[in-house]
Amino acid sequence: MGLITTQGRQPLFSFGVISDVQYADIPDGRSFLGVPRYYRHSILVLQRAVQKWNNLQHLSFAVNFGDIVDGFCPKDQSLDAVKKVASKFEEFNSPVYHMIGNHCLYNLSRGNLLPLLKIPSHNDSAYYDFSPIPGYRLVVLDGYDISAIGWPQDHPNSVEALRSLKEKNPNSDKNSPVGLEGLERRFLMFNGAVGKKQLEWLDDVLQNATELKQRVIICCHLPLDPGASTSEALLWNYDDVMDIVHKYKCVKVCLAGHEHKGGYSIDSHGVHHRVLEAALECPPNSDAFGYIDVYEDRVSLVGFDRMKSTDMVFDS
Ligand SMILES: Nc1ccn([C@@H]2O[C@H](COP(=O)(O)O)[C@@H](O)[C@H]2O)c(=O)n1
Ligand SMILES: O=P(O)(O)OC[C@H](O)CO
Repeated sequence: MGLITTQGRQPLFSFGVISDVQYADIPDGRSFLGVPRYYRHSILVLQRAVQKWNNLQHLSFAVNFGDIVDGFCPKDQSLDAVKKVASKFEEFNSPVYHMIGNHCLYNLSRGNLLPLLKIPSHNDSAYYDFSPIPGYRLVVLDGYDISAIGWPQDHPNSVEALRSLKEKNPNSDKNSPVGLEGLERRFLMFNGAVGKKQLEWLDDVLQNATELKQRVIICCHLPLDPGASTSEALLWNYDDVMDIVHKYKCVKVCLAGHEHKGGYSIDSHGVHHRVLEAALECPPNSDAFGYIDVYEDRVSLVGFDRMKSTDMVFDS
């Protein structure tokens, strides 16, 4: 008899999840808003996640939702810190699919980062998809495609991002949302956008998934729904991405990181949005990681400790 889970039946496949490890060999600190951050402990959370995933024995892969090393990591230690976290992930007995976050890009260039994390790439972009079983597809978006961080200053993607920030955020500190109202507060330098070419690629992938009768799970460092996140953490053009998603019925769940306290919503089209709680904000000896059991009619996140469990049942 195969694995029976909390649903009382065998999942089609299962995978591990963790987000925002933001490791650095520096003393504990706080976010801008005063939330404690445990930079040295976070790698122990990852270590316990990998141990748990290996012990479970039924996970086909794991997904890391980005920000593996913190921006406060001393720059002369960035490469070693990224290698240290990457090698912890490699202790997992199955593949790990990574995505990049703003803190990764504060530390290393895309050219260094993407090969280290084995992220499938063309022209230093970091979006890709894969199909763990014929009936499902995972789509990993690059939320820092159009971004003022991570590209050389004269790169067209950086120029476009700086133009948007100048237009949308009048503050001299482009990370400051002061004076911005409601959803406009997402136009911060530590966020970014999905560019035109990536949007076209996403449309093609979703059309193909629809033809193949596949269900799709989208993964992005930046959240895609205001119901699951503060405005300050959203992808700049989350609305463009969701307009494409809503053209089709194949996308069932969008998963993200970045908003460290986590969140959950179901949008107007019945798509589930789950933002994962950060490993970085776990006080010593507490955890935030989990695994996801995927079924035909639902996706069940089994969370440990600070990562809440969420059963996401599809409309159709
Ligand atoms: N409400 C906020 C949040 C952030 N900032 C600026 O962003 C920087 C990074 O923020 P963290 O959450 O990672 O600490 C922070 O240093 C501020 O410059 C802000 O201005 N207002
Ligand atoms: O991961 P950080 O440090 O960029 O923080 C992101 C904030 O939580 C977004 O509101």
